[in-house]
Amino acid sequence: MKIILAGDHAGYELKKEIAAQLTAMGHTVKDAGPFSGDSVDLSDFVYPASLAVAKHEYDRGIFIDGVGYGSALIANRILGIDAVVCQDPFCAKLARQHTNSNVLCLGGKIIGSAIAAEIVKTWMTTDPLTEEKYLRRNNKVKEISKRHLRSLDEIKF
Ligand SMILES: O=C(CO)[C@H](O)[C@H](O)COP(=O)(O)O
Repeated sequence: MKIILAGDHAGYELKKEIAAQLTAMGHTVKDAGPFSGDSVDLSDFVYPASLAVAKHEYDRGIFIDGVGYGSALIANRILGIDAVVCQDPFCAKLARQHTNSNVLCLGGKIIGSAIAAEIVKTWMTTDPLTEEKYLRRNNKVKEISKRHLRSLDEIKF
């Protein structure tokens, strides 16, 4: 898969580790920054990376900041992005099985390398369940997004 990574200074070290893990798993990885641990504004990196996923330039995104929530808040403002914050592999499994998320957000300040690696492995290798109830629920979320979020075609960049 083609994966885009982004985040801020607080996720910089963990992002490097995840890039190496994904490459070792055989994925094509684009690191959209930041490229140092200097203090930055998260949206400068996560917003363009989210757009790239929404435009299908990448299959999925993995965004790493201090706690993960900031990345998810930004990414979920864009139609076509379903971003989740995961702090353990069980959450990562359900975030794919039940929610079919296409963006994973992690917190470099709150999870260590080993747990992060397990989360990424689980999230990357788990497929959505096709049970009717999950499809129905996800379609309802899609309808809400369509009602409230603008399509990328309508936005002037
Ligand atoms: O976790 C975050 C967002 O979810 C950010 O990484 C965090 O807010 C950055 O804060 P600071 O500039 O104080 O390191």
